[in-house]
Amino acid sequence: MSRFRFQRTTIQVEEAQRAILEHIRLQRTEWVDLEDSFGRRLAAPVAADHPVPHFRRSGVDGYAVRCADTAAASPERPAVLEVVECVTSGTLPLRRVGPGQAARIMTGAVVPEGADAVVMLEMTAPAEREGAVCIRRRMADGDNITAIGQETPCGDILLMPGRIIEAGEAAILAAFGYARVPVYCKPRVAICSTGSELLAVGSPLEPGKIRNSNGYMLAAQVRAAGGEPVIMPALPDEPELVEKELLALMDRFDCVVTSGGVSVGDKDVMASVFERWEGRLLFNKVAMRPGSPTSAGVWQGKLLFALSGNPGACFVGFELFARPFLRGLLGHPSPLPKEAKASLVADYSKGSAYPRYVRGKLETTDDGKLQAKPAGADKSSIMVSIKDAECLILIPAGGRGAAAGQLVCVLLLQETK
Ligand SMILES: Nc1nc2c(c(=O)[nH]1)N[C@H]1C(S)=C(S)[C@@H](COP(=O)(O)OP(=O)(O)OC[C@H]3O[C@@H](n4cnc5c(N)ncnc54)[C@H](O)[C@@H]3O)O[C@H]1N2
Ligand code: MOO
Ligand SMILES: [Mg+2]
Repeated sequence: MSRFRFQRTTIQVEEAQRAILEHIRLQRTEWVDLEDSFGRRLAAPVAADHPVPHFRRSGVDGYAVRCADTAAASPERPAVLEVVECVTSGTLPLRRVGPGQAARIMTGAVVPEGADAVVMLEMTAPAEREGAVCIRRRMADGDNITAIGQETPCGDILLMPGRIIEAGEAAILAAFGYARVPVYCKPRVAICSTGSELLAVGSPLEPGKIRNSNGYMLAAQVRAAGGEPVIMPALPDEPELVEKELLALMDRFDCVVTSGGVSVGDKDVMASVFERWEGRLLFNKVAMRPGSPTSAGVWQGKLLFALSGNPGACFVGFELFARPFLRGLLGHPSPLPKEAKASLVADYSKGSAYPRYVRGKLETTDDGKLQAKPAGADKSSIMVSIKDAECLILIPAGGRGAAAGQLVCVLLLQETK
């Protein structure tokens, strides 16, 4: 007889992910200093409100010339031009370059009116005549000049909301004068480990007890996904207490992630909470290994992710469900894990009735092919190999596992744009 008021109905991973993504509501936004915005996600589009460059810019140190004056120039018969001024970066030219004239100019400086090319210094030589320069090659219209708006015309949308701010985005924001940047507020995520066997990290080991490693692993995962984790003290396996605590946390936080107690053990406290509470269960069994008892529910619009206690299953459950949700809150344009195809380096002979998400390492061969290989022992209860996971290798359901050389789907674990 099932202990459950509701029979557990197994749903596919994709179906469970859809159920989660339906509850995404964008976070509130805040303005932060540009230098504090790195790693955050933009909350508004950034459009070019001026062209880049906004003046005709010299790409080299040399001489601004009229290319017609260089039409017959060669190393043997250089064109000799009168130098009318020197334009350094940040200053404006005072003179127009007329026929037979040139202006000394530096990289990044404004090309004077009248000039239509810049000759590299190396292609010039001092002239015998004081105040003149020899141009030793023929120039074409526009050589070494970046036209106004050539990099970006005015009005182009350069960054969309949801974009993570990294080096290139920071450069754009700075160039367009964003001393303060609108970003989505970090979702505050309460992390609550359940289990009467759990000791605080600073406690000495005791017989039959273990330290709470999932809480810290999940906190690191929350932070990598752009959230603000708050690690709560672990809760003992007492359903009333856990339910009371969780509802209080759901009131205060944007979402709550628990670990442990989702299976069918006598003390599996989360299963009892889902039987008793007034929230709505989204799922409590997913066709996946590890983490088939992974559960999730909604209470007053807030999500509760109840992940397995087994560290491997806890890690995978977070990556497949909680991380996409957090990314979604932050406006990520495609919150589900990014997929790639890789060839499996060795046989993975363990078959399973459910698709299996195996911790994997990635390598690129000399001829550019992506290869995936399992990152050490992969049992759900094994914690120490999680550190080596760069991806999750998806081994399709079926009795035989997958053979070396087979092309498999891998889910990439690093944060994406
Ligand atoms: N009779 C059955 N037993 C189990 C089944 C099943 O279908 N029938 N499913 C197995 C599977 S699959 C999984 S996954 C686990 C799920 O376990 P729970 O989510 O109920 O987690 P716990 O029972 O609380 O703990 C499991 C394991 O993980 C350790 N743990 C728990 N919390 C932490 C933590 N914060 N840090 C480190 N380690 C933690 C705990 O001590 C246990 O060893 O159930 C199987 N059983
Ligand atoms: O679903 Mo469990 O994580 O396989 O041990
Ligand atoms: Mg259990």
